[in-house]
Order: sequence, then structure tokens, then C-alpha cells
Amino acid sequence: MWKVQRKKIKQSKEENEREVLILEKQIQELKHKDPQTLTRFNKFPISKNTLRAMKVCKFIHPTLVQQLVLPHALQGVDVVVDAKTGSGKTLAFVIPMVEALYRACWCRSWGLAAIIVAPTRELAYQVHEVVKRIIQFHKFTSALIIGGKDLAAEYHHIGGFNILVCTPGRLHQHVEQSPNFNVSTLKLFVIDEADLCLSMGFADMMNTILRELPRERQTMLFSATQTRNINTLIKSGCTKPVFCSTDEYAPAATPSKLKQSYSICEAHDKIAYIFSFLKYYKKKKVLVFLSTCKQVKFLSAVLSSLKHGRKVLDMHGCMKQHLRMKIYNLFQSEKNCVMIATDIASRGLDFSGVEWVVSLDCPENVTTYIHRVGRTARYFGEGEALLLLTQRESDAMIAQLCQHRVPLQHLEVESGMLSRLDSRVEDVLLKKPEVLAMAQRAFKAYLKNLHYMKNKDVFDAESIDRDRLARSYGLVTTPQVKFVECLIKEEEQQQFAQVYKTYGGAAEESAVDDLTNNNNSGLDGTSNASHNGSYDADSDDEEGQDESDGSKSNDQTKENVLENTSSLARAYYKNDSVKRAAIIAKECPYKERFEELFVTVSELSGALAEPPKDYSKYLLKVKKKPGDDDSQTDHQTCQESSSCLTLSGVKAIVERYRKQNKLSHKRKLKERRWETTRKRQEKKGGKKHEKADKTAGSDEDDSDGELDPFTQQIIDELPDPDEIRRRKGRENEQQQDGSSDEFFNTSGGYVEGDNSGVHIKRKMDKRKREPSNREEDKFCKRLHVEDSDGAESCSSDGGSDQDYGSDSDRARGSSLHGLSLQQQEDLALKLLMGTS
Ligand SMILES: Nc1ncnc2c1ncn2[C@@H]1O[C@H](COP(=O)(O)OP(=O)(O)OP(=O)(O)O)[C@@H](O)[C@H]1O
Repeated sequence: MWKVQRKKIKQSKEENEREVLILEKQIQELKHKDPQTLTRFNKFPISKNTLRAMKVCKFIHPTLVQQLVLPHALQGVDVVVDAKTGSGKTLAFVIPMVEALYRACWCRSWGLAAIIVAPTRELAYQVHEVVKRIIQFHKFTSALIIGGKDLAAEYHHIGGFNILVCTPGRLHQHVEQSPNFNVSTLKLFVIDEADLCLSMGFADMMNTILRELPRERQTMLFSATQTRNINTLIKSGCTKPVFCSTDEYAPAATPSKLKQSYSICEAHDKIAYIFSFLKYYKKKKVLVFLSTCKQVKFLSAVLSSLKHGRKVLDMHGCMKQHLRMKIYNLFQSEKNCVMIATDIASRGLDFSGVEWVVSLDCPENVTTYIHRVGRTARYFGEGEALLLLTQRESDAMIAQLCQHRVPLQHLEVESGMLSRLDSRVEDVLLKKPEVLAMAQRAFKAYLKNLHYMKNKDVFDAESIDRDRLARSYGLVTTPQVKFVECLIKEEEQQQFAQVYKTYGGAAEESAVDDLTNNNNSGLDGTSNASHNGSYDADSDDEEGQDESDGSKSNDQTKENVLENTSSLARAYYKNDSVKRAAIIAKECPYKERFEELFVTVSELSGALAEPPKDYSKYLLKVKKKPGDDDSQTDHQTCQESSSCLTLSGVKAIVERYRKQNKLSHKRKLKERRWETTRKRQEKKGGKKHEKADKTAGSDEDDSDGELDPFTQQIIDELPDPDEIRRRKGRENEQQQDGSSDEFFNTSGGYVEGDNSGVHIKRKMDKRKREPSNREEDKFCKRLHVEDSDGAESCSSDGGSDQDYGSDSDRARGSSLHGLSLQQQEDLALKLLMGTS
């Protein structure tokens, strides 16, 4: 029995060897053949086992890209392939890979032979499915290595597989960390959707991976849209590659049987549009693309609630992996269902039978568009694609699409044909509070995404009628949009850094600039994240956690602040004092920055013992207790700094400053009223205006009589009351909203959400003109000068100074240049008011 078996094995081995020899010979002859004549797979030098598997899968005739690529890839040369969506690129790399292993008589025990990298988990899963089908009659082993799975289990088993299909992040993790992962045996390395593997921030990872791989290997790069940055990958990863492109054979960049059209539809009509569309095409399988996860969540919730007679699925990067796979399989199997997705579903996914692809939001660029519409009309199939563009987006986007050989037709839809939905959506929001929250988030996410889009010829957040958009989302009030405030913050940070420069001196300026640049790159990073974030592959929610609304707004903002603060604390440990100061200036919310500036300034002048340490602790404590209220935080701060004036004292001063501001505001309001009355009287002529003058004057006297001369003096020099009015207005609005935002309350930033529909730009311009706490900055500067003149400015008794305004505190308080705390405060107050 054993003998018979051994004999059989020996025979099959000999047969294989013979077959391999024949295949090698045929491959040599392949060079001289015209690829166009290879119309069936069995005309290629492919092993029997592979052909058998392909027959089972009904892969009989090669597609154009397969005809072009296989002759080169089977010879073992590197290839760079650029072919349309749905043209069959997967088989074009899986077949040569399996054949190379077969010809090398690769055994299971020999370890890793081939790696395929795909940018998203779903795509990796899909490619792995194809690999499994093709190797079913071979003896190779394969594994899917993607995020969201048990890493520890993978560590132990990864070394035992011959073929791995991975996402870049996970592969990188194994290359860096896994002790059992030996890549020295690798023969083939394939990157699917190579351009995306680089553009999603994986470039560094890919370079690290490539450095680890053996030089003697075959590399294949595939994509439907190759961008320029792939050139670096070609240079670093390939040796003398053969370029295969199906472009020259095709008049259009998209599948030939794909009908494409576009419609003009403003943002506020989109929900009505898609609802009407889905009602009209009741029995079609439709894939709808939106830019952000939050929009996807909201729209699928609304469409499910509005009931139009079929299942609505959603897919986006915020989902747990198992759910994503479940949805993927469900959409594969369902016949006439709708899936709302972000661009996570736009790359490579091979959903069967999709009849319509609707880009409800304009894609980020032509590449994204091509991949989106490529989900239909796959492998000689038919399909239709509809692109919705706002009037603002239309001209530039259509021009760009035409330039890239995308044939589009205009589809006219009368607005009267759209179902009026606003009130129905409102009802949904009324019944389901969770959908209300979704609507608010989706609203912000949409605008934010528009704002961060690089292609400014096409995208313009200012062109959106936000009030109407909010109504169409069923929202009664237009939510505040934080990205505008972010810009304000950025601007303030710049101003603040400027103030810091004055403190730091010329030597420190470079450090500040470094940090400014770093910070800017961080902001760019954010914008990129958001921008690329519309592609939310693998793990990411493009809006991150930085948006919120309604009652959650305050908590969320606090969390964000704390999040920033912890990263700040981390950076803080790493940097020297100058950089720390700049980090504070750049990163902290205004309120904290104002306080911390004093610590920093003191630190720089050598006035405090070790404030940086204290500050770090303070930050970490704040991070530890996100639920803590302000007073607790203040308490900690004071304890940590163990200095009365530096933090708490300044707070008291600021408090007084604000009170003065209010009084000044009141006074100036009266002045203005008096001025208007006077002018009116003047117009009427006669003596009346003198009367009015007197009346108003006495009125003013009444109120001002309450002020002491010192206050009166400083009031004259206080900043523009308009700024204070705006602050107050904002506070009121936030109270009305039931939310507040620390940053807004303290930064003097401009408030949106006044439902006026005024465009963002105008508001921003207005904001730029505001003095923006310059007086406070001036104050910091002056106090520093005063402080650095003196010797030891602070003393401590280690006691708590939570009630910094109390007498006992004053008694305990430290002195600045021998002055009592009260005197210091008065001095500071004077400086704050600009009266030194
Ligand atoms: N030779 C073939 N015969 C029959 N069907 C094929 C053949 N080649 C590919 N297909 C089928 O065509 C569809 C598209 O193939 P594939 O997913 O490889 O396309 P792609 O070029 O990778 O697309 P994308 O760029 O969107 O990722 C798949 O369903 C696949 O099974």
C-alpha cells in the first residue's frame, strides 16, 4: 500500500517535472507570438491544474489586458499595467504568480513565495478569493492578512503560507514586528491599485516593505489609473519593467458599454433627487457614492425610513470589519438593492450585477470618478452611471472629465419632478433623534469635505446655500460649521505665535518657525486626511472625531481639546523650552494659551523653578479626567504650578478685564444710541437736538457715575465693543443651542449658525478685521517685560489657591518684584488696559 502510494507520488513528480520543462520551452517561444492571436487561455503556457481551475470558474477567453500582460508576466519579467476598471487585471497577475510557483516546484514547506498587496480590506479579500479559486488544484497555501483580525494568531502562522494577500498596513506591521515572518524566500511581489497604495499615505510603508524584500524577485504593479507618483515606486520596486496599457486600444477611459450622464443638482436637492431616482428605478441594483462616512450613515438612515420599497445597505470606513464583509457579501448576493457607500467601495470591488452607479457627491477627481463608475459594466457587461454636480462644480468638473476621455451626456431633470421631501425628512428626524444627530454631522461633514478638497476649481464650500441644505436634511436650525472656526483658530494661533516671537527673541524665532511649519504641515495633513479621507479605506473616518453637534457639541469639543492637549503634552516632553513655548502658542485653545503663556514666559525668564514639568503634569491630569469641570482643572493647575499669580492671579485679572469690557460695551452702546438720536434730531433741525443731547448726556452720566475714575480711564482705552458684542452674541447663541464651546467662548472667534445664510468668506473677512484680543496679547508682553526686570518673581507655599480672589489667598500669594498680589493685579490690569 505504502509502496503504491510512494510510486504514485514519484510518478506525478516526474510528470510535473516534464510538464515544467515543456512550459519553460513554450514560454521562450511566447516572445515571438502576437498576443492578439492568443484568444484562449489554453493557448498560453499554463499548467494543467491552473487551466482546470479556470475552466471551473468559466475563464476561457482572456481579456485584452490578460492577452497583453500574460506573455511578459509568464516570462518572469517585471510589469507595470494600466488597464480599465473591470477589464480583468486580477487574473492577469494571479495566473503568472501561480504558474511561477508551479514551475519552481514550490512545496508548502518552503515558506513564503508571493505577496499581493491591495489597498483596502475588501479588495484584498476579493483578490484572495480569486487566488483560492485558481490554486484549488495546486498544493499551495494562501492567507488573507488584513487589519481587524487577530494579530497575535497571525504572528505564529504567517510563516507557513506560500501566498499572502495583504493590506499595506498589516504587511508593514508583520515586516517590522513578526518574528516568524521571513521574506527572504519571496519570488513574486504584486501591488494591485498601486496608485492608491501610494496615495493613501502608504508610501513610506511601501518603501519600508520594498527595502526588506529580496532583490531577486518579480514585481508587478497594477492599476486602472496610474498617477505620476507611481514612478517613484516603479524606480524603487521594479527592474526593467515592461509597461502594458490598454489605453491605446480604447477611445474612452471608461468601459465601452458604460453609459454615463450628469445632472445639475444643487446640494439641497440631492436627497429628493436620489429618492425620486430610486423610486423610478425600483428594480435596479444601485450603488450610490457619497464623500463622507457621516453622509452615508445619514442618507441610508433617511432612505430606510422613507420606505421606497427595497433594502438600503451602507458601507463606509467607520464600520467594524466583520460588518463591512457582511454588507459586501449581502450586496453581492442581493438583486435589486441599494448600497450607499463612500469611496471605500470605489476601488477594485467586483460586485456582480450593479446596474447603476450614482455619484451623489462630486468625486474628488477624475481618477475617483473612473473607479466609481467602474463598479458597473464590468467584463463586457452593460451599466449606467450618473454624476450629480452642483452648478458651481459642473463646468470645471465636466471639462476635466472630457480631458480624460470620459464621455458624458447631460441629463435634464426638472426640479418639479423631484419629490418634495423636506417635511418628510423632518418627520423622520422628529421620530428618530439618532437620525437628527446624524443629519447634523452629515451636514458638517459635507461642508467640511468640500472645504478641504484641493481642487478649488470644482469645489467651493461657500457656494452652498447652507440654510437650504440644512432644511433639506430636515434640520430646523442651520448647524455651526466648525471648520470655519478652525480657520479662525489658525489665524489666532499665528497672531499668538507672533506675540511669542517678541518674547523669544531672534534666536528663538527659527524654532518657532519650525514649529509653525510643522503645525502647518499638520494642518495640511488634516486637510489631506479629510481630502483623501473621502477615501476612507481600512480604518478611517475622514472627519475623525472633530465634529459634533447639538447637546454633544460641548463634550465633543472638550474631548478634542483634551485630545490635542495630550498630544501637546507628548510633544512637550520631547522639546526644549523654546519649542515648548511655541507648541503652547500654536496648539492650546486660547484660554489655556493665555494662561500658559505666563508660565512659559516666566520659564524663559528663569522666574519659575520647573514650570514645564508642572505643565506637563497639568496637561496629563486634564487628559485623565475629561469629565472634570473647570474649577477642578483650575484647582489642579494651581496646585501644580504652586504659584499664585502666574495662573490663578492672571485669571482674576482677566475676569476683571472682561467685566470692564462689559461696562465699556454698555457705555459705547449708549453712546451710539445717543449719536443716532442726535443725528435724527439734527435732521429735524431746531433746538430739539440740544434737548436730546442733554437727555442722553444725563443718561450717560447716570450710568458712568457708577464707575470710579480709574475704571473710567481704562474704559476709554478698551478695545472695540463690537468684538465684545459678537462674543456675547455667540454666548447667547450657544446657550440657546444648549451647547457651548470653550474655544469659541474664549477665543473671540466669529460665530456662524445665525441662519442668515451669509457666506463663509464674508464672515472670515470680517473676522480678520477684528482686533482679536490684541489688548490681551499686549498685556502678556508687558507683564513679561515687567517680570523679567525683577529678580525672583514667584514664591510658593504649596497651598491650594483655588479661590484666588479671596483674602486668604491674597495673604498667601506670592509677590512679583516685591509687590503685593493686589498691587500686581492692579499693575497687570493697568497693563492690560494699556496704561503702564
Ligand atoms: N477572462 C475572463 N473571463 C471571464 N470573466 C473574467 C475574465 N477576466 C475577468 N473576468 C471577470 O471580470 C470581472 C472583473 O475582473 P477584475 O475584478 O479582475 O477587474 P479589474 O480590472 O481588476 O477591475 P478594477 O480595476 O475595478 O479592479 C470579474 O468578475 C472577473 O471574474
